[in-house]
Amino acid sequence: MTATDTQTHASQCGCKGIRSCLLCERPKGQDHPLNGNEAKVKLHFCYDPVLQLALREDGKPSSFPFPGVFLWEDFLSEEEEKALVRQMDKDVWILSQSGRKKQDFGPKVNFKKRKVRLGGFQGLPAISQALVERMVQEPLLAGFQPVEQCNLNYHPERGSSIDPHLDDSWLWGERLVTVNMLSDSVLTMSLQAVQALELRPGSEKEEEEREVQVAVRLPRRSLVVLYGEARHKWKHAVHRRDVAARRLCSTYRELSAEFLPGGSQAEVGVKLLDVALSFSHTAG
Ligand SMILES: O=C(O)CCC(=O)C(=O)O
Ligand SMILES: [Fe+2]
Repeated sequence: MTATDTQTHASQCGCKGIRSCLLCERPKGQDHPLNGNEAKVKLHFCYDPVLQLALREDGKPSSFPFPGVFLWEDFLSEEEEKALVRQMDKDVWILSQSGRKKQDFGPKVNFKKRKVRLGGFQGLPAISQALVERMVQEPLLAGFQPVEQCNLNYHPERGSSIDPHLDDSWLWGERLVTVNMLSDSVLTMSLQAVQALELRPGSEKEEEEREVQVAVRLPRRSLVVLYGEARHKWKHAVHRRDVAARRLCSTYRELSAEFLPGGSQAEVGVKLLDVALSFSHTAG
């Protein structure tokens, strides 16, 4: 591979620092079907949305309650999915970290300095209005007022993924709502075993040092909500191995209490919601 090839590949990705994707790993001969952090020793569980339990995957009889995940299968019809994807692809996809591309409809935020401003934000996409009206019919989402919609575009050719993380909770509120499109995937929740399984310290050293992973199945056209412990205590990730075909998702975020009536930044919150809920963005 020539230097020019290397530059061409590198310029197609948006990775910085420790993040990487297949496009920037390949010229260095470091491309791998798994992400780096998938090598750690794990205890694998699978989330059962009906029982709301995490069930151990290796057949050993073990499970624990897993609150904070709500799954709405077939939230979108096939026609709606087609229309949404068509609209999204009319807008520009911006290169992002770990082989993702994104489109962000929301205020400009500096999380480190805790500053938020409208910037050029003109409102959530018009096509999302009917979806928001539908989601708030679910009692768990009563009163949900999104102030941001972030669309992500994952592709196996780029080795797209998102590393384990917690979403901000200074600006963003309790419920994170994601609509999944184009392919099935898995949201992997992770936490140190000592916390997840409430092991007695010093009881089983090896088990304590392991990480518990709970696989939440995300069917195509479903909606998933993270709240409570699954929002604030467990990290979430989408691993490279779970992106088998192009996947698009839209994450909707509401404001935290600080930006709602009674909060110290309530006035800012009113302005942000006013713009967001005008649903005035039209693609193209
Ligand atoms: O792709 C997903 O479903 C998760 C996205 C996510 O966690 C995020 O944007 O913060
Ligand atoms: Fe997230």
